[in-house]
Amino acid sequence: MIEFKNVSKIYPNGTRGLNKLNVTIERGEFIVIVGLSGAGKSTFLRSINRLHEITEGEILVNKQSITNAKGNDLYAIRRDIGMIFQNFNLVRRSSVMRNVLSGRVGYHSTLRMIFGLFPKRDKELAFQALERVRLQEKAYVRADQLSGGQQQRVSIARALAQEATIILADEPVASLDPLTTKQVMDDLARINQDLNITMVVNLHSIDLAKQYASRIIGLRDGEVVFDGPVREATDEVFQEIYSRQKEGIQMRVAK
Ligand SMILES: Nc1ncnc2c1ncn2[C@@H]1O[C@H](COP(=O)(O)OP(=O)(O)OP(=O)(O)O)[C@@H](O)[C@H]1O
Repeated sequence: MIEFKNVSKIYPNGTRGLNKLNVTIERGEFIVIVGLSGAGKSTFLRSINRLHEITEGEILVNKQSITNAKGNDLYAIRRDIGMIFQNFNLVRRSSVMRNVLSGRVGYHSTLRMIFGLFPKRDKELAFQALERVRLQEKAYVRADQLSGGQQQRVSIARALAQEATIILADEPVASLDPLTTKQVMDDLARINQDLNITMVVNLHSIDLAKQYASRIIGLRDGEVVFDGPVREATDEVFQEIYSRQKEGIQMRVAK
């Protein structure tokens, strides 16, 4: 569960990224965040795991304040949150297995990790994660030998090996072709269904948002202008989300 309580983010140069957001995301939802470029989608996503620090309000992850967490507490909350990036963020010269195992780093001492001493259970978890994205046969191939879609599925496996209960995906298919996009989105949907992992995904494509989301959140100028189940996200709603003028917006809220 993720709760935004009156959250604002102002960048050091004065740009307002988020403006007094109140949003609650329940376990197992498949949320797609949509909005124009600059609407605040990345800021929203990256505030959840504190890649960005918010300037006002509080964010709770599984009832714990990540905003106020320090040291080991922050570490523990972050272990619950996997992150998927547009550019995959793999160590390209390392094997697929090494990359997936890096999802386990947060569970062990630094010294142990320097020597790459992962316990047997970690290797089993990494294999299971690779099976879920159908890449077990690539375990010992170098990451940079894989296609873009396969690399993105490795990064999904890394989040699974991490045993995250929440996956944040920032434009996960922006650099992929349509067929590969479908494979990656299908993997995210299957993982959401099978493992009840909460998905929060930023997408530029309205079609994909409609196809995969259980709930859509529309951002504009750092504010929520639509929040509701996918069936209520009509063409008119998308026009509102993607219009540049503020006048005449009807705020719509879930449930
Ligand atoms: N590091 C930064 N410093 C200053 N302003 C920033 C910074 N990062 C983002 N912004 C601004 O904050 C606002 C929200 O940006 P954000 O990247 O969250 O939007 P976005 O919806 O993810 O856009 P895109 O779809 O282009 O990725 C924009 O006005 C952007 O210019």
